[in-house]
Amino acid sequence: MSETRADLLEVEDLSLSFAGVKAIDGVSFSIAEGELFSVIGPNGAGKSSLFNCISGVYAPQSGSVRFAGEEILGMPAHKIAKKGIARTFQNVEVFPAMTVLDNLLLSRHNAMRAGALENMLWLGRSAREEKAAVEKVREVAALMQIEHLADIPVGSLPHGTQKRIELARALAMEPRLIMLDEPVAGMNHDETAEMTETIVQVNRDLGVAILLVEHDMKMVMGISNRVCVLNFGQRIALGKPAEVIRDEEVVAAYLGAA
Ligand SMILES: Nc1ncnc2c1ncn2[C@@H]1O[C@H](COP(=O)(O)OP(=O)(O)OP(=O)(O)O)[C@@H](O)[C@H]1O
Repeated sequence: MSETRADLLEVEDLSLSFAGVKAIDGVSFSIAEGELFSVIGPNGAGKSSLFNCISGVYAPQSGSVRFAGEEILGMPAHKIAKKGIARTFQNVEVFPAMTVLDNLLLSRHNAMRAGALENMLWLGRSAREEKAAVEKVREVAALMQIEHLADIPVGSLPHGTQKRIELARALAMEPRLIMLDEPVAGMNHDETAEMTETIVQVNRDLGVAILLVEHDMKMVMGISNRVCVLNFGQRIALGKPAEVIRDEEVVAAYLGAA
Protein backbone atom coordinates (compact mmCIF):
# COMPACT_ATOMS: atom_id res chain seq x y z
CA MET A 1 0.00 0.00 0.00
CA SER A 2 1.33 3.43 -0.89
CA GLU A 3 1.82 5.78 2.07
CA THR A 4 0.64 8.76 0.03
CA ARG A 5 -2.98 7.77 -0.43
CA ALA A 6 -5.51 10.27 0.88
CA ASP A 7 -7.54 9.57 3.99
CA LEU A 8 -11.02 8.33 3.19
CA LEU A 9 -12.36 7.89 6.71
CA GLU A 10 -11.17 10.02 9.63
CA VAL A 11 -12.35 9.12 13.12
CA GLU A 12 -11.34 11.69 15.71
CA ASP A 13 -11.61 11.57 19.49
CA LEU A 14 -14.79 9.50 19.40
CA SER A 15 -16.53 8.75 22.70
CA LEU A 16 -19.70 6.80 23.42
CA SER A 17 -21.14 5.89 26.83
CA PHE A 18 -24.02 3.69 27.86
CA ALA A 19 -25.34 4.74 31.25
CA GLY A 20 -21.86 5.62 32.52
CA VAL A 21 -20.07 2.71 30.80
CA LYS A 22 -17.54 4.07 28.32
CA ALA A 23 -17.92 1.79 25.30
CA ILE A 24 -15.61 4.04 23.24
CA ASP A 25 -13.21 6.38 24.96
CA GLY A 26 -11.53 9.05 22.80
CA VAL A 27 -10.66 6.82 19.83
CA SER A 28 -8.93 8.28 16.76
CA PHE A 29 -7.66 6.70 13.54
CA SER A 30 -7.95 7.19 9.81
CA ILE A 31 -8.29 4.82 6.87
CA ALA A 32 -6.71 5.61 3.52
CA GLU A 33 -8.44 5.22 0.19
CA GLY A 34 -8.19 1.53 -0.76
CA GLU A 35 -6.68 0.42 2.56
CA LEU A 36 -7.50 -2.85 4.32
CA PHE A 37 -7.74 -1.75 7.95
CA SER A 38 -8.73 -3.97 10.87
CA VAL A 39 -9.99 -3.29 14.37
CA ILE A 40 -9.38 -6.00 16.94
CA GLY A 41 -9.69 -6.29 20.71
CA PRO A 42 -10.95 -8.60 23.44
CA ASN A 43 -14.69 -9.09 24.04
CA GLY A 44 -16.38 -5.87 25.09
CA ALA A 45 -13.48 -3.71 23.81
CA GLY A 46 -15.86 -1.49 21.83
CA LYS A 47 -15.50 -2.83 18.29
CA SER A 48 -19.21 -3.19 17.53
CA SER A 49 -19.97 0.14 19.17
CA LEU A 50 -17.38 1.76 16.92
CA PHE A 51 -18.96 0.17 13.84
CA ASN A 52 -22.36 1.37 14.92
CA CYS A 53 -21.14 4.94 15.44
CA ILE A 54 -19.53 5.09 11.99
CA SER A 55 -22.56 3.62 10.22
CA GLY A 56 -25.03 5.92 11.99
CA VAL A 57 -26.74 3.37 14.24
CA TYR A 58 -25.42 4.90 17.50
CA ALA A 59 -25.01 8.61 18.26
CA PRO A 60 -21.71 9.14 20.13
CA GLN A 61 -21.55 11.88 22.76
CA SER A 62 -18.48 13.51 21.23
CA GLY A 63 -15.94 13.32 18.44
CA SER A 64 -16.00 13.46 14.68
CA VAL A 65 -16.29 11.02 11.79
CA ARG A 66 -15.43 12.41 8.36
CA PHE A 67 -15.86 10.48 5.14
CA ALA A 68 -14.17 11.85 2.03
CA GLY A 69 -13.74 15.12 3.94
CA GLU A 70 -17.39 15.43 4.96
CA GLU A 71 -18.70 15.15 8.54
CA ILE A 72 -21.08 12.18 8.65
CA LEU A 73 -21.61 11.99 12.40
CA GLY A 74 -25.29 12.60 13.12
CA MET A 75 -26.42 11.59 9.65
CA PRO A 76 -29.05 8.83 9.47
CA ALA A 77 -27.74 5.37 8.53
CA HIS A 78 -29.35 5.33 5.06
CA LYS A 79 -27.71 8.66 4.18
CA ILE A 80 -24.30 7.40 5.29
CA ALA A 81 -24.80 4.30 3.13
CA LYS A 82 -25.60 6.53 0.16
CA LYS A 83 -22.37 8.46 0.72
CA GLY A 84 -20.50 5.23 -0.07
CA ILE A 85 -20.15 3.26 3.16
CA ALA A 86 -21.63 -0.24 3.01
CA ARG A 87 -21.61 -2.67 5.93
CA THR A 88 -22.31 -6.25 6.83
CA PHE A 89 -23.51 -7.51 10.21
CA GLN A 90 -22.34 -10.14 12.71
CA ASN A 91 -25.59 -12.02 12.14
CA VAL A 92 -26.44 -12.55 8.50
CA GLU A 93 -28.81 -9.80 7.33
CA VAL A 94 -30.46 -10.93 4.13
CA PHE A 95 -34.04 -11.43 2.95
CA PRO A 96 -34.30 -15.24 3.16
CA ALA A 97 -37.44 -15.67 1.04
CA MET A 98 -36.06 -13.58 -1.82
CA THR A 99 -33.71 -14.94 -4.48
CA VAL A 100 -30.01 -14.12 -4.46
CA LEU A 101 -30.45 -11.80 -7.46
CA ASP A 102 -33.37 -9.92 -5.85
CA ASN A 103 -31.42 -9.49 -2.62
CA LEU A 104 -28.60 -7.85 -4.56
CA LEU A 105 -30.97 -5.71 -6.65
CA LEU A 106 -32.82 -4.47 -3.59
CA SER A 107 -29.57 -3.49 -1.91
CA ARG A 108 -28.48 -1.59 -5.02
CA HIS A 109 -31.81 0.18 -5.39
CA ASN A 110 -31.78 1.17 -1.73
CA ALA A 111 -28.40 2.75 -2.21
CA MET A 112 -29.22 4.50 -5.48
CA ARG A 113 -32.83 5.54 -5.23
CA ALA A 114 -34.55 8.33 -3.35
CA GLY A 115 -37.86 7.23 -1.84
CA ALA A 116 -38.48 4.04 0.11
CA LEU A 117 -41.77 3.37 -1.67
CA GLU A 118 -40.15 3.83 -5.03
CA ASN A 119 -37.42 1.42 -3.93
CA MET A 120 -39.95 -1.23 -3.11
CA LEU A 121 -42.02 -0.84 -6.23
CA TRP A 122 -39.27 0.21 -8.61
CA LEU A 123 -41.59 2.87 -9.96
CA GLY A 124 -40.51 5.17 -12.72
CA ARG A 125 -37.49 3.14 -13.65
CA SER A 126 -36.76 2.85 -17.33
CA ALA A 127 -36.19 -0.61 -18.73
CA ARG A 128 -32.66 0.47 -19.63
CA GLU A 129 -31.89 1.57 -16.09
CA GLU A 130 -33.21 -1.71 -14.74
CA LYS A 131 -31.16 -3.69 -17.24
CA ALA A 132 -28.03 -1.83 -16.18
CA ALA A 133 -28.78 -2.62 -12.53
CA VAL A 134 -29.24 -6.32 -13.30
CA GLU A 135 -25.99 -6.33 -15.27
CA LYS A 136 -24.12 -4.71 -12.38
CA VAL A 137 -25.42 -7.12 -9.75
CA ARG A 138 -24.66 -10.10 -12.02
CA GLU A 139 -21.10 -8.78 -12.31
CA VAL A 140 -20.89 -8.65 -8.50
CA ALA A 141 -22.42 -12.13 -8.24
CA ALA A 142 -19.79 -13.46 -10.66
CA LEU A 143 -16.98 -11.86 -8.66
CA MET A 144 -18.37 -13.43 -5.49
CA GLN A 145 -18.81 -16.78 -7.26
CA ILE A 146 -22.53 -16.95 -6.49
CA GLU A 147 -23.79 -16.29 -10.03
CA HIS A 148 -25.06 -19.86 -10.42
CA LEU A 149 -27.27 -19.32 -7.36
CA ALA A 150 -28.98 -16.19 -8.75
CA ASP A 151 -32.53 -17.62 -8.80
CA ILE A 152 -32.39 -19.53 -5.52
CA PRO A 153 -34.01 -18.17 -2.32
CA VAL A 154 -31.23 -17.08 0.04
CA GLY A 155 -32.78 -18.81 3.07
CA SER A 156 -32.23 -22.25 1.54
CA LEU A 157 -28.45 -21.76 1.18
CA PRO A 158 -25.72 -22.69 3.72
CA HIS A 159 -24.52 -20.14 6.29
CA GLY A 160 -21.15 -19.59 4.60
CA THR A 161 -22.86 -18.85 1.28
CA GLN A 162 -25.27 -16.44 2.96
CA LYS A 163 -22.28 -14.54 4.36
CA ARG A 164 -20.91 -14.24 0.81
CA ILE A 165 -24.30 -12.98 -0.37
CA GLU A 166 -24.24 -10.38 2.39
CA LEU A 167 -20.87 -9.14 1.16
CA ALA A 168 -22.21 -9.17 -2.41
CA ARG A 169 -25.17 -7.03 -1.27
CA ALA A 170 -22.72 -4.51 0.14
CA LEU A 171 -20.69 -4.54 -3.09
CA ALA A 172 -23.81 -4.05 -5.21
CA MET A 173 -24.00 -0.56 -3.71
CA GLU A 174 -20.64 0.27 -5.33
CA PRO A 175 -19.25 1.63 -2.04
CA ARG A 176 -15.86 3.27 -1.45
CA LEU A 177 -15.65 1.67 2.00
CA ILE A 178 -17.03 -1.65 3.20
CA MET A 179 -17.29 -2.35 6.91
CA LEU A 180 -17.21 -6.07 7.66
CA ASP A 181 -18.37 -7.21 11.10
CA GLU A 182 -16.87 -10.66 11.76
CA PRO A 183 -17.21 -11.93 8.17
CA VAL A 184 -15.86 -15.43 8.94
CA ALA A 185 -17.69 -15.99 12.23
CA GLY A 186 -19.23 -19.47 12.30
CA MET A 187 -17.45 -20.57 9.13
CA ASN A 188 -15.50 -23.79 8.73
CA HIS A 189 -11.86 -23.85 7.60
CA ASP A 190 -12.55 -23.99 3.85
CA GLU A 191 -15.26 -21.33 3.99
CA THR A 192 -12.93 -19.08 6.00
CA ALA A 193 -10.12 -19.49 3.47
CA GLU A 194 -12.49 -18.74 0.58
CA MET A 195 -13.98 -15.68 2.26
CA THR A 196 -10.54 -14.36 3.18
CA GLU A 197 -9.42 -14.65 -0.43
CA THR A 198 -12.56 -12.87 -1.60
CA ILE A 199 -12.04 -9.97 0.81
CA VAL A 200 -8.47 -9.54 -0.42
CA GLN A 201 -9.68 -9.71 -4.02
CA VAL A 202 -12.41 -7.10 -3.46
CA ASN A 203 -9.87 -4.80 -1.83
CA ARG A 204 -7.15 -5.32 -4.42
CA ASP A 205 -9.14 -5.57 -7.66
CA LEU A 206 -11.94 -3.11 -6.96
CA GLY A 207 -9.87 -0.73 -4.85
CA VAL A 208 -12.58 -0.66 -2.17
CA ALA A 209 -11.29 0.28 1.29
CA ILE A 210 -12.17 -2.24 3.99
CA LEU A 211 -12.75 -1.79 7.69
CA LEU A 212 -12.68 -5.24 9.20
CA VAL A 213 -13.65 -6.36 12.69
CA GLU A 214 -12.74 -9.99 13.25
CA HIS A 215 -11.77 -12.32 16.08
CA ASP A 216 -9.80 -14.64 13.77
CA MET A 217 -6.33 -13.26 14.50
CA LYS A 218 -4.56 -15.33 11.86
CA MET A 219 -6.84 -13.91 9.19
CA VAL A 220 -6.54 -10.31 10.41
CA MET A 221 -2.76 -10.42 10.67
CA GLY A 222 -2.44 -12.11 7.29
CA ILE A 223 -4.40 -9.62 5.19
CA SER A 224 -4.48 -6.20 6.90
CA ASN A 225 -2.40 -3.21 5.88
CA ARG A 226 -2.79 -1.82 9.40
CA VAL A 227 -4.45 -2.95 12.61
CA CYS A 228 -5.99 -0.86 15.40
CA VAL A 229 -6.32 -2.54 18.81
CA LEU A 230 -9.03 -1.50 21.27
CA ASN A 231 -9.23 -2.44 24.95
CA PHE A 232 -11.90 -1.14 27.33
CA GLY A 233 -12.96 1.40 24.70
CA GLN A 234 -9.48 2.85 24.24
CA ARG A 235 -7.01 2.55 21.38
CA ILE A 236 -3.97 0.77 22.79
CA ALA A 237 -2.07 0.16 19.53
CA LEU A 238 -2.12 1.07 15.85
CA GLY A 239 0.29 -0.10 13.19
CA LYS A 240 1.31 -2.80 10.77
CA PRO A 241 0.37 -6.36 11.84
CA ALA A 242 3.98 -7.31 12.63
CA GLU A 243 4.34 -4.27 14.92
CA VAL A 244 0.99 -4.72 16.67
CA ILE A 245 1.45 -8.40 17.37
CA ARG A 246 4.67 -7.65 19.33
CA ASP A 247 3.20 -4.73 21.28
CA GLU A 248 3.43 -5.40 25.02
CA GLU A 249 0.12 -3.73 25.84
CA VAL A 250 -1.64 -5.78 23.16
CA VAL A 251 -0.14 -9.03 24.41
CA ALA A 252 -1.16 -8.13 27.98
CA ALA A 253 -4.72 -7.24 26.91
CA TYR A 254 -5.16 -10.59 25.18
CA LEU A 255 -3.56 -12.58 27.97
CA GLY A 256 -5.75 -10.74 30.48
CA ALA A 257 -8.82 -11.65 28.45
CA ALA A 258 -7.85 -15.29 28.09
N1 LIG B 1 -26.61 -1.24 23.64
C1 LIG B 1 -25.80 -1.25 24.70
N2 LIG B 1 -26.26 -0.91 25.92
C2 LIG B 1 -25.45 -0.91 27.00
N3 LIG B 1 -24.15 -1.24 26.96
C3 LIG B 1 -23.63 -1.60 25.77
C4 LIG B 1 -24.42 -1.64 24.57
N4 LIG B 1 -23.64 -2.03 23.54
C5 LIG B 1 -22.42 -2.25 24.06
N5 LIG B 1 -22.41 -1.98 25.40
C6 LIG B 1 -21.24 -2.07 26.28
O1 LIG B 1 -20.19 -1.33 25.68
C7 LIG B 1 -18.96 -2.02 25.79
C8 LIG B 1 -18.39 -2.32 24.41
O2 LIG B 1 -19.22 -3.30 23.77
P1 LIG B 1 -19.06 -3.73 22.24
O3 LIG B 1 -20.18 -4.66 21.93
O4 LIG B 1 -18.90 -2.53 21.40
O5 LIG B 1 -17.68 -4.54 22.31
P2 LIG B 1 -17.06 -5.53 21.22
O6 LIG B 1 -15.60 -5.23 21.19
O7 LIG B 1 -17.78 -5.43 19.94
O8 LIG B 1 -17.29 -6.94 21.89
P3 LIG B 1 -17.47 -8.40 21.18
O9 LIG B 1 -16.11 -8.77 20.66
O10 LIG B 1 -17.87 -9.26 22.33
O11 LIG B 1 -18.50 -8.28 20.11
C9 LIG B 1 -19.24 -3.26 26.62
O12 LIG B 1 -18.96 -2.96 27.97
C10 LIG B 1 -20.72 -3.49 26.41
O13 LIG B 1 -21.28 -4.16 27.52
